[in-house]
Amino acid sequence: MISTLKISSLTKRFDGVSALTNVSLAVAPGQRVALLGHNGAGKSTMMKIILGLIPASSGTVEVLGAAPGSAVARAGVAYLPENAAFHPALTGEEQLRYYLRLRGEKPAQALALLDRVGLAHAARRRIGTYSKGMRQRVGLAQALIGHPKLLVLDEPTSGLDPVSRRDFYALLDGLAAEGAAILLSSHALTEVEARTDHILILARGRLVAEGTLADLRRVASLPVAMTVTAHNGHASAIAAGLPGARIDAGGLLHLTCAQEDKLSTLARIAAFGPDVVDIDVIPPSLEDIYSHFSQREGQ
Ligand SMILES: Nc1ncnc2c1ncn2[C@@H]1O[C@H](COP(=O)(O)OP(=O)(O)OP(=O)(O)O)[C@@H](O)[C@H]1O
Repeated sequence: MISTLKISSLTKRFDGVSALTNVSLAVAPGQRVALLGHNGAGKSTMMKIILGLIPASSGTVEVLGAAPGSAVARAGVAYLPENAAFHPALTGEEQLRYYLRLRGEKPAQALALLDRVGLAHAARRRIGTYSKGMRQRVGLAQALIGHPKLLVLDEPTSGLDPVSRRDFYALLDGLAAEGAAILLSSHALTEVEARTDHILILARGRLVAEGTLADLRRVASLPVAMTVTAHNGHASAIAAGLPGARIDAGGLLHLTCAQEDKLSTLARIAAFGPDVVDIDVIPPSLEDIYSHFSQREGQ
């Protein structure tokens, strides 16, 4: 399959500062990719190069098989900055009609686009009266003009309330199902964990981890946590049989084991038979995995 985005050995230096070093990756149609990294890791720099706003120092970037910033790439790529700014005196509908005209599309699509992002009810209100989440939705509606094949979204959900975030990701899911590739940066790891297919971790301009959450879990090989609920009065006996187990104030047992010991540990717990009421297995979260890879790079 042809990649929507292909980056090979990308390096970017700003007088003495290495913002990106030897980064290679590919994004396929329909893929939802999260770009993670500390402040200054190089996320915005990568996005600016993909958009054709700044040149690479070396390496190659292909957007829809074309050079970033070329007519083909510009026609197929949409960008949503973290804080999309609009003229406060325009209504949502006027704003979208203006951008539709600029992109050679029919202005009459404005209301349908606003409806798609849940803003039809406010289409005729001035943007100056919109909340931050509503402005973010105007930005997304604007990004949807012309059915882009690649959406580049810079921290798109920062400042949105939980329901707006959920709606926002549901909309992205729909776009991905239609074949659009999505590259989004975020510091909200819990939502990224649930709503993206592929994760990229940048640290000091280097791509230090890449893959699905399951891939990253395997590579990081972090311990798995378990909690065991024992029948009244049996917690101490069970804890004594499980090395490293501790009992909390509520009587719940906590223990950790290496990934490869997960099944044997479960078998040992199950051997306590009816003395065990319940077991919860808690795999490492994306936050744990992200800390692991970032700390390894001294961040
Ligand atoms: N125009 C520039 N001139 C000089 N250095 C720059 C320029 N733009 C970015 N940098 C540097 O490149 C590095 C990467 O910055 P970048 O903005 O890409 O990080 P980021 O991951 O987007 O961070 P954040 O999460 O804070 O937005 C930083 O060290 C930054 O200071």
